[in-house]
Amino acid sequence: MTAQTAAIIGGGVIGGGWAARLLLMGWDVRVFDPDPEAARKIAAVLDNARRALPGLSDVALPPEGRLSFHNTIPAAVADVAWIQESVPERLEIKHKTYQTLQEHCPPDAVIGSSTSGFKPSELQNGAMRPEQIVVAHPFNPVYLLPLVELVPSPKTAPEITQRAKDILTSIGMHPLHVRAEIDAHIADRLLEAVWREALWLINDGIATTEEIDNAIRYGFGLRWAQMGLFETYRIAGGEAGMRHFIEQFGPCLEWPWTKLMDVPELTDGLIDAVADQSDAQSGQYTIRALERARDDNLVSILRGLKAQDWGAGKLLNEQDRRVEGAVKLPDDLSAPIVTVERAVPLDWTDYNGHMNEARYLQAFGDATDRMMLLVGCDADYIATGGSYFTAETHICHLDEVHAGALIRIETQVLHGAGKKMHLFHRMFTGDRALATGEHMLIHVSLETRKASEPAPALAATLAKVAEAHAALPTPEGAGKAVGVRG
Ligand SMILES: NC(=O)C1=CN([C@@H]2O[C@H](COP(=O)(O)OP(=O)(O)OC[C@H]3O[C@@H](n4cnc5c(N)ncnc54)[C@H](O)[C@@H]3O)[C@@H](O)[C@H]2O)C=CC1
Ligand SMILES: C[N+](C)(C)CC(=O)CC(=O)[O-]
Repeated sequence: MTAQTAAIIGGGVIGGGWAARLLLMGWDVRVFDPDPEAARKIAAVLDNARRALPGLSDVALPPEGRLSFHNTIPAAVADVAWIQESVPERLEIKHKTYQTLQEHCPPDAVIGSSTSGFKPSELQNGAMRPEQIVVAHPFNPVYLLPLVELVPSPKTAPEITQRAKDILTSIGMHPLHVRAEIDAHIADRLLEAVWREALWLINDGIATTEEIDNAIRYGFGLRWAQMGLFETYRIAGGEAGMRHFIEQFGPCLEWPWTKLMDVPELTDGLIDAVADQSDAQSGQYTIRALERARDDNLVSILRGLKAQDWGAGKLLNEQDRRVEGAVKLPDDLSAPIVTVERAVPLDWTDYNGHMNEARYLQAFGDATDRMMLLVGCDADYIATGGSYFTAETHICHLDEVHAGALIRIETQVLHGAGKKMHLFHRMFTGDRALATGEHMLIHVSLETRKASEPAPALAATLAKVAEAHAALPTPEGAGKAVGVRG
C-alpha cells in the first residue's frame, strides 16, 4: 500500500478514531479542529489504537503514516485523496465546513461525512460540488469496528462511491452500500429502536441501566456479534427455519411487545434516572479505562471470529491476505528466512503485562507453518495425504515483549533431508532478541499417522534451503538442553 494523505475535519471521538485507523494503515493524516485540546485528545485515541489494532492482524501492517495538525481548513485539505468530515451533528456547521473545504480541496477527492443521521442530499444542499460528497458513517471505535455505512445520494458521482468503497476496503473496513438514502441509514435506525425501548424500560421503572446492559451482554448481544438478527432467528425457528419462526413469534408484533410507536419524553426525571444509574453502574471507572476494557474485549471477540473465519473475522482474514500479498520462497537463501512479522495482540498478554509463554510457542508454530508452506507443504500437498508433525520443541525465553510491539521471526533450516525437518527460529522486536525456538518435525502419512518420506518435489525444495542454510553459522543455543544460563 503506498502512503496516501487524508484530511480529518473535526478530531473528536469519531474524527480521532478515523485518524488512528488511517495512520495505522499507512496513510498520512492532516487534522483541522479548532479545539486547542484536539492534539492531546487524538494522542490518547492513538495510544489506544496502537495497543489494539495492529495485533488484530496476523501480518505486519504498513509503516505508520505521519500525523500533522493545521490551523486552517485550506492547509489541511490541499492535495488530499480523502476528506472525512466529523464535525458536530449540526447541519449548518456541516454546510459551512463543505463550503470552505470545497473551495480548497482537489475536486476528485472523496468527501466522506461521519453523520449519524443526515441524508447525503441534505448535506449536499448548497454545496459547490455535491457529486463529491458521500455519507461514510462509522462505528465507535472506528479503529476496531469495520462497518462503515456508505450512503450516496442520486447526486453523488458513481466514481466517488466506487473510490470510497475501494479505499475503505483497503483500510480494513466493510463498506455497506446503503442503496436508498434514509434518515439514520440502516444501523442507527436499529440502534435507535433499541435505545428508545431501553429508555421506556427505565422511564417505567421496569429495569435499571445495568439490568438492561446485562440483558444484552449475557445474551443476544453475543449472538448479534457473529450472526446478526436474521441468521440468528432462522436458527431459532428450528429445523423448519424462518417460516416457523415467523409463525410462532409473528403475533407478538401485534400484542405488542414493544412501545416503539411512542418516544419517551426526555424529562429531567428520566435524564436524572439514566445518568444516576449509569454513574452507579460504571462511575468507578474513568472513560479511558472503559475504552481500554472495551478494546480488550473487542480484540478478543474479533480474534475469536478470525479463528472461525466468520463474519467480521472473515473480513480480517481477507484483509491480512491483501496486505501480505503473494507468499513465496525468497530467491536469496543466504540468510535465515523471515517467517513471521506481526504485532503482539492484546489477547496474547497475561497477568504479568507481557506476552504469555504459550504465545511464544504459538508464534513459533506459525513460523513453522509458514516454513512448511514455503517448501511446498501447502493445503494442496496436505490434501494428498502428506504433512509434518512436530516431534520435539525447545524454547529459550530471552526478553519480554508487550502488546502492540512488532515481532519478527527468522528461521534457519538446520537439517532438511528424508523424513526430518529441523528448524531454528529466532524471535526479535527491532534488534532485541526475545526468544529462540528449536523444532524437530517428522514427515508423516496422514493415512497411517506414521513417519513417511516426503514427495520428491517437496524434498528437493527443502534440501535446497537446507543446503543454502548450511553455510550459515550454527545458531547459538542450537541443540542446547534445558539448563541455567550464564
Ligand atoms: N460519537 C459517536 O458515537 C458517533 C458519532 N458520529 C458522528 O460523527 C460526527 C462527530 O461526532 P463526535 O466525534 O461524536 O463529536 P465530538 O464532539 O466528539 O467531536 C466533534 C469535534 O468537532 C470539532 N469541531 C467543532 N466545530 C468544528 C468546525 N467548524 N470545524 C472543524 N471541527 C470542528 C470539535 O472541536 C470536536 O473536536 C457527528 O456527525 C456524529 O453524528 C458517527 C458515529 C458514532
Ligand atoms: C449514538 N450514535 C447515533 C452517535 C451512534 C452512531 O452513530 C454509531 C455508533 O457508533 O454507535
